[in-house]
Amino acid sequence: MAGQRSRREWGWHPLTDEFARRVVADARVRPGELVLDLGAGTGALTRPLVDAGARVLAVELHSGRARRLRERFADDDVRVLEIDLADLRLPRRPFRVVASPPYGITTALVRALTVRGSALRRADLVVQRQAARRLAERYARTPRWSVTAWRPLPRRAFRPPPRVDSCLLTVRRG
Ligand SMILES: C[S@@+](CC[C@H](N)C(=O)[O-])C[C@H]1O[C@@H](n2cnc3c(N)ncnc32)[C@H](O)[C@@H]1O
Repeated sequence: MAGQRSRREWGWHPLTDEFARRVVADARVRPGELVLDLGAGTGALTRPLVDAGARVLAVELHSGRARRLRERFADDDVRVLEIDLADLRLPRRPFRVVASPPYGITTALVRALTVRGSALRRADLVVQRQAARRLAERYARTPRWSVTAWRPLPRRAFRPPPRVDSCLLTVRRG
């Protein structure tokens, strides 16, 4: 049951505000863009996305974090969905993703975002560096998408610091 999952299973390594701002700046979000924050936690990335003028769809399964998101962004253009990412129906209109999702679902998430017919314009994901390299190699053979593992993120970008190395993975249309 979701409520009985351990801290490790919940993948709770929030970004610090400083690094969350850097990730959003690197993503070059424009005002009015629809941006999905997948595994939004308590809003480390949501905050700078709102500040950049994005319309945000924040998805978070943990009920306490989802409640905190609703309270924190009650006056902003933020819709909070308290659901499992596995059950998310992607928007039909063009959308972007800027997210630090649970590392365990990175591959499935990228696959879901890049299915044929997806309206994804660009995804900027904080992921484990090894997974990023694997995905970049795999997608090198797919002309429809360009997948780049780039900016490394130090472990101090997260609180608590994870045991693995992380980087930004950017998915764009090829
Ligand atoms: C690595 S944390 C990142 C939190 C936030 N984005 C940040 O950067 O501080 C991942 C988040 O995903 C949430 N999460 C884990 N599994 C999920 C799932 N299956 N569906 C939706 N959210 C999930 C966790 O509760 C956690 O808040």
